[in-house]
Amino acid sequence: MENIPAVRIRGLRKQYGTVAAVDGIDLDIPRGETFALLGPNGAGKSTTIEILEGYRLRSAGEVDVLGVDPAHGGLDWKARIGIVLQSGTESGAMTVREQLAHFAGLYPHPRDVDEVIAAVGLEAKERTRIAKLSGGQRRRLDVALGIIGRPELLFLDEPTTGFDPEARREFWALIRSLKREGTTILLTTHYLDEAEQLGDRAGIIIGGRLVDVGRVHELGGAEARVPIVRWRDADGSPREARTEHPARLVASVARDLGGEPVDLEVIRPSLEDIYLDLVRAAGAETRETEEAHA
Ligand SMILES: Nc1ncnc2c1ncn2[C@@H]1O[C@H](COP(=O)(O)OP(=O)(O)OP(=O)(O)O)[C@@H](O)[C@H]1O
Repeated sequence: MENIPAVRIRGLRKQYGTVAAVDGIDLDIPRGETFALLGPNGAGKSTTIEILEGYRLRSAGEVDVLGVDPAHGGLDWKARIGIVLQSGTESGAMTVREQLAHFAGLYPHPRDVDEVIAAVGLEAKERTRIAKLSGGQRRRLDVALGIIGRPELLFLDEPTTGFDPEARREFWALIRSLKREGTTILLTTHYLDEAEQLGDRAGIIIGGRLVDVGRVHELGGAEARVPIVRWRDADGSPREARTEHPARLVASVARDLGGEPVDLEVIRPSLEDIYLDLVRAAGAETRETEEAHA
């Protein structure tokens, strides 16, 4: 049982009319892992997650979530997963505390309501009606509702959208503590630093396909991480070179120029640079294929 992944996806497809929103995804997420799903708007992240949550039916492929096909997941199974949807659905007249206490009552082994309120930093708002919360506070409540049932597997669809920087850092600390408890987490985010901070592995989905999967610090391959050196030649023209030995290159450029190179920069591509390169490359490939078929 321990060796069975929390999530197993084979040949997953979802077709909306002529649009293939998910176009053949294979993925395993081992228990205890935090996996970040990255990709541009409309890439198929939410569709994939919603199929895993049992909210959408797939067109083809096999899906197994905590040993169950989500298309047939019963109440027992639902109690083992936690869901934070892209846009929160909770609103209305209940207070934060009432809403959490209500949901806690629906689960067999809920977390303590006070603990959860503190974990998401809503202590000052626990007696406030949900309709009166700010956008970021409501998002914190969404996260609180996602974890109140002590899920084995937590789905977080763009969880920190609308959070201020401090709240994001508090949220990251909360996720790390859930990780330490062994919770498996599947996260979508447009914040590459969030993926770097939280993800053990990440996948990049573009046009419904997973174009890269790997440890966060290895995405794009070693080549994509080679440092870039930029400077200006004696005539002012911009120069750029990629090298594993930037210090050596800078020394030789300085020697050739007979002094300090103008506008010298040594850049290590960030996850964001690597991600943007992959998205651009996939876009160019799609255009070429479309042109070839036109
Ligand atoms: N109910 C639907 N009916 C028809 N098309 C849909 C439906 N839901 C999503 N799509 C289409 O499927 C594709 C994938 O959408 P999805 O919401 O999964 O993307 P996403 O990666 O989550 O994007 P975002 O980053 O903007 O949230 C898009 O082209 C979208 O327009």
